Amino acid sequence: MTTLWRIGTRGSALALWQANTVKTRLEGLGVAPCEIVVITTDGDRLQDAPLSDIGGKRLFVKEIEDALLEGEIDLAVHSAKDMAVVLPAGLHIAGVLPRADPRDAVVLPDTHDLSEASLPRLLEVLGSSPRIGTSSVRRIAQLHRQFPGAEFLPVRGNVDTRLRKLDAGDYDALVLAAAGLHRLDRGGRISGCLPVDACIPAPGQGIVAVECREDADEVTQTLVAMSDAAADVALRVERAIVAALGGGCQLPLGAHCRRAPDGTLELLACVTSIESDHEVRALGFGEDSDPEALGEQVAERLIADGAGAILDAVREYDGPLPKHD
Ligand SMILES: NCc1[nH]cc(CCC(=O)O)c1CC(=O)O
Repeated sequence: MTTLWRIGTRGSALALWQANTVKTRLEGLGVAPCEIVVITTDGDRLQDAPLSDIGGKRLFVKEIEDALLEGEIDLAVHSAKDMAVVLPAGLHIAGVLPRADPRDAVVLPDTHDLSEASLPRLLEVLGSSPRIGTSSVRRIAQLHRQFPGAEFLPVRGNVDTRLRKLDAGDYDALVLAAAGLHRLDRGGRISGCLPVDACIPAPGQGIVAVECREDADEVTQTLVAMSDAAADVALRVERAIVAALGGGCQLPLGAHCRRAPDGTLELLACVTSIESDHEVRALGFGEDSDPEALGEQVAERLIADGAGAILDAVREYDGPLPKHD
């Protein structure tokens, strides 16, 4: 008798795309048939509350990780950037999919005929005081430095809901992960992507991670065999810097690991104050043999330049996100 592997996932269109992609890959390896089990998380129930109010990195993963620990599912598929830096005891990330475009994308209302515009052209169209829809503290903090006159408005709901609000005139632009738009076949709506150095992506952005129980040997071995080595090392580096900076929910922390032309790993990271008046950046280089060391080295550099004080202030801050209007 062949066992059936139950894949836990949220029920959003993005989550289902991710889970089905993993299912297809695993079934392609011919180990076991898989079935998708949709699990509702607090993040799904609290659709209307601003994320900044509810906080908590495990918002979208807690119920799914509980189901793994209870043995109700055999593996779980998440957007890596929604996962906490410390996983519950007994669980691990055993495999990842190849990284999609890690950049943040600017989407203009459908009244503009500007797909794949250059960044200068986009900035020109947006003018000096655009109303930008995004609920991410990282994006707000970094973008405010590029658009000092911008107003940042919260936006939640699934991608199509967000696009509808944009097209209805609620915002002059949205800033969303390019990966999410591509996965939902909405890549055509991308007006331009922000270069990684202009808006450093969230740790793990563009990576789908597959989590399972550490003692589930067959599942673990299969996920390791399926895993993409380049995305795996990048995620280890990016999670290591978050861990070294103390982790937490909704941090204005950008961290992006890429491979330099000579093959060394390069980690670019920044910590920005909520009011955007302070930003520290650091760039470090490392080797595949010790991804954690690269994350830790860049974190130390950020802390030496004052990132600790910025992060302490962010962790204490419980007011509304600044709109900068
Ligand atoms: N925070 C929600 C979330 N989690 C993963 C993605 C997109 C896919 C990815 O970044 O890997 C998104 C949407 C967004 O940030 O625009």
